[in-house]
Amino acid sequence: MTELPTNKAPSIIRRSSPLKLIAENLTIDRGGRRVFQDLSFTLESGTALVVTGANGIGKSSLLRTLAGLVSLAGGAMHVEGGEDDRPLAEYAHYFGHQNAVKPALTALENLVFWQSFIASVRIDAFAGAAVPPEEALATLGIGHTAQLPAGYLSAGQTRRLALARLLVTPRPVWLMDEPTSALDTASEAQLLGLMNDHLGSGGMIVTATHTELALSNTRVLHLRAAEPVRTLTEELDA
Ligand SMILES: Nc1ncnc2c1ncn2[C@@H]1O[C@H](COP(=O)(O)OP(=O)(O)OP(=O)(O)O)[C@@H](O)[C@H]1O
Repeated sequence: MTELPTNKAPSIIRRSSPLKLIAENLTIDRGGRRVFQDLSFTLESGTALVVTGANGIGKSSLLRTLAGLVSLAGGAMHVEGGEDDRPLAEYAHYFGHQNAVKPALTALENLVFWQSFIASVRIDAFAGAAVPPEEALATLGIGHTAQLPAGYLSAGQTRRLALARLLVTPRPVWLMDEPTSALDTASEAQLLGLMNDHLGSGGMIVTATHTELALSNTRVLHLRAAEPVRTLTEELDA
């Protein structure tokens, strides 16, 4: 059996004040081409920002930028109410197209690894608590796969295992790229429940999606190309 790290990642502990994600004049280039520029928004605790727009417009690029995986060409982003010197990425879980699941480890070992590797964020304004790995698997309906190599899981089960990662380490910002992909109707409803619970705990969600998500407290950021320079216009609907 593969040895897993046993040391717990340190938690970020912070004073009690309202949480807010602030993005100011974000400008992103990819492959030498401007994807968008001067995109600004704020997101309060308990709110989801649903990012919509045509294929290739920049939804995934925005999420990857917020996650710290793509460098900013301009602008700034931070979490207000957190530690001033902590980048947004350290408050966030990135749930992207890839599942970040190691096939040779069991489902449980994958979760135990992630829980030890990613630091929790403990802030009074965010009530999210760490769910034990076995419980997280059961919550996602894949408790019976705990001792199976993750490579044996179906596409939907693997997606659920990736989702369980968000439960074992509480972080207030969930960045979710097409979170319902590969999920059946029941799993999709369960995912919505988890997302709404996260918002109810004072968390925030930024999600790119082509499907309607019945989230409790939602704003919409619709990205579209503008002429003559290819920029994106934001439309924030309360
Ligand atoms: N690694 C990369 N190198 C160069 N260009 C890239 C890279 N990743 C994305 N792009 C380009 O950036 C633009 C935005 O892509 P992005 O994946 O963010 O769009 P999207 O809105 O998420 O699209 P979709 O709805 O199809 O998932 C596209 O023109 C794409 O080709």
